Amino acid sequence: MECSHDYLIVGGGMAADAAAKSIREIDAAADVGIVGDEAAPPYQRPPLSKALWKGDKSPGDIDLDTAASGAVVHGGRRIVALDRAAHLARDDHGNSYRYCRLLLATGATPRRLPFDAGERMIHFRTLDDYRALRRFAVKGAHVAVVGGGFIGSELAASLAGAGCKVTMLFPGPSIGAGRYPDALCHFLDDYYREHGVTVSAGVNVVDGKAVGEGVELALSDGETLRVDAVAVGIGVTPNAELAEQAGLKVDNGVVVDDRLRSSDADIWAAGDIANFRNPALDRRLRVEHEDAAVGMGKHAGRVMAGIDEPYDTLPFFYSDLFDLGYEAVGLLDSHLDVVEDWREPCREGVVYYLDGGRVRGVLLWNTWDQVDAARELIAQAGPFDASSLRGRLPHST
Ligand SMILES: Cc1cc2nc3c(=O)[nH]c(=O)nc-3n(C[C@H](O)[C@H](O)[C@H](O)COP(=O)(O)OP(=O)(O)OC[C@H]3O[C@@H](n4cnc5c(N)ncnc54)[C@H](O)[C@@H]3O)c2cc1C
Repeated sequence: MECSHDYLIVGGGMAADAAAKSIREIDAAADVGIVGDEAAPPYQRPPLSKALWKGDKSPGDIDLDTAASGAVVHGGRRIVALDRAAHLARDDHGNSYRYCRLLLATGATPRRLPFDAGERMIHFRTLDDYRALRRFAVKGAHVAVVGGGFIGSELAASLAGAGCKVTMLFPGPSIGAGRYPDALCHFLDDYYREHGVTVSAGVNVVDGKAVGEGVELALSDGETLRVDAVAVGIGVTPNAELAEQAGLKVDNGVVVDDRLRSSDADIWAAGDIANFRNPALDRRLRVEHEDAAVGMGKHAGRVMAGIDEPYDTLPFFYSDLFDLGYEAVGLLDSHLDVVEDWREPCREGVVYYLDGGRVRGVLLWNTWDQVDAARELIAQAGPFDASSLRGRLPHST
């Protein structure tokens, strides 16, 4: 098959959906095609590790309804080659797609453990991964969660909430280490333990194999752990191979300008894959969070459809851990100067991350509706110190 689209979007995720909808908002007659390699049409990814487990949402609720915008979704197809000179993309089924303007929104792929332990070890990212994990993570099942970052800590909380016996394994000293202040990290370790999770910090998974109806993991402390399933969340890498093969500028993702345009004038990039410059932080970022995916997707769509404006948003991110939750903006790096402003220690408050007196990041812990205020603070020149920051962002009541 050969078809052609005015706008072709490669990757069928959240950035792709947002871009398609914003193009069609500006130009209702625009011919937009999306090629995505997942069987499911574009859907919200964050509920996979939270709301679907709590029963707040079902898989049918997370569909983004992209086709309703008028975009044509070519699902279950992977673009494997890009001929920039011919403005042509080819998929793994032998189909070709001509385009005038192209958006790369290929997202990211989970990092893998260096061994195969069969279908009960799931590197968690997609709706299919959720379905696979759900099959094994029944009430009473023992699930090992590898990783103590965003995905690992969310999944561990959700699996414990679903009645699984959960063991968290990660090499760092505590949950959130390197990101949160020490006291908050220790609080989280205790909080998870109180909720029945075995927190094994400082432990690497070095090997593993499928055994009967389970998985046996070999750990760096010499122990062996037999579990019913393993959920792995050890970070992701951007899906930039296509861009690389096509000769676009790639450096920790596809390098884009302030219009989210790549080194090719007819190709844009958005979401987890895009390496963009943020003016408030005066540095390049690649952000693996929903607000960046949706905001950049939307923005890229607008620019592609002819609205010439810079993307200067500092994306925020959020997470839910049992009944704790937060929103955060900028750099959460505990190596920066950290100012803690707790209304109730480790339960509700604000953590500021400073570099040379400038606020570079803000963690809004169980503190809501302050994202824009945090962004403004990050944009200011300062200098700030602890006394000028404490009480600055109103705590929620
Ligand atoms: C379990 C989970 C929970 C999350 N929770 C949160 C949260 O609480 N808060 C938050 O801020 N963020 C969260 N995120 C992050 C957020 O979901 C991502 O940042 C966002 O989905 C990125 O969107 P994207 O469109 O850039 O990429 P993706 O959503 O990864 O979509 C890219 C799509 O393109 C496809 N694709 C890749 N290459 C090709 C190709 N060559 N041809 C065709 N298709 C291709 C991929 O298979 C995928 O379907 C979570 C992520 C996960 C996995």
